Amino acid sequence: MKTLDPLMSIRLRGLSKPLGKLTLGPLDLELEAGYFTAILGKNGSGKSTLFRLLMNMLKPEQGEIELLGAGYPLEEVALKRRIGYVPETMNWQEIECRTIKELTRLVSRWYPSWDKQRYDRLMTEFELQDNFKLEVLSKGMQRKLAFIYAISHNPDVLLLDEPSSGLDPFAWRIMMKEIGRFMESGNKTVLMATHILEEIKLMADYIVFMHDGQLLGKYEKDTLMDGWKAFWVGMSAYSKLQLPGVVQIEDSSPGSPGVVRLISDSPLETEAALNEHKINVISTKALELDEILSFLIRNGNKQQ
Ligand SMILES: Nc1ncnc2c1ncn2[C@@H]1O[C@H](COP(=O)(O)OP(=O)(O)OP(=O)(O)O)[C@@H](O)[C@H]1O
Repeated sequence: MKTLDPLMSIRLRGLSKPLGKLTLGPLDLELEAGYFTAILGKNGSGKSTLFRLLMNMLKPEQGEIELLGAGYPLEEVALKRRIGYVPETMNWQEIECRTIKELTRLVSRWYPSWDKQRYDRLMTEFELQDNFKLEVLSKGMQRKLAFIYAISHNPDVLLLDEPSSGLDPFAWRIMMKEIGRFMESGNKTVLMATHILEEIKLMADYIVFMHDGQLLGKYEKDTLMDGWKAFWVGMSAYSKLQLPGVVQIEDSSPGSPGVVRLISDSPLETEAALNEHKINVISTKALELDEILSFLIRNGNKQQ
């Protein structure tokens, strides 16, 4: 059981940034300490840009970012020491260190809270060695190392931009387990962008949807997953009715003529109405997160 903590880890107010054709924001978002929030959005929707703004690598045109009750630029060094960040890409060639060992020496000195035991354990679990040359690390090894650096100083906020992209399934499992362990250790906050629905289902307390630079809302995961359902019913039975909650009616597969799929965003109401009209429900299924995102995009749904 999680204890409720009123501390707000991340607070965005009216944050905006023009990006060529796209304008990110204005974004308003509040994330409480102690929770894992996943950001889901199509390519180019603005997720990485949001992370860069949160890390003060990009300056917003308007609006405010508050992290752990502090802000940029005044408290930048103190803040960065409490944040772990895995960027979507890193230019390892630009780093003036030859080996992991040399880079780790630099990174560990910068963080007063560096946890050498955790670093050593993760290096072993991820099968990395200090003498590996940075310039020849594979993509997966680079992700592992970026993750190890982000978490080994025991930050309060972990910002993860597609951290598992390129990882093999073994390394993926280790990373998810480590994030889980990190969350258990107190009032930690994780914000993670990912395209991997399995990760979201496994890890997230909340889901934030992004589309074209806008937030389509922050949702409690289980409530969201329970809030959308597909019902397969006979076409003739359905045809004359307007059922509550139904947002879309689709022809079912060619192999099931006369069967339609009803998409509902209020499954309990839809189910009650189907029962009331004595319509036989052939089967039901919860919607996948990407399907829910498509419907939210279509409806332009905005909710915090
Ligand atoms: N500094 C910049 N100047 C101009 N445009 C930018 C800049 N940074 C990002 N963009 C554009 O903003 C949009 C959002 O990019 P961003 O990388 O934030 O998307 P994303 O949601 O992380 O995408 P993906 O899922 O592919 O990683 C893209 O169209 C990108 O080309």
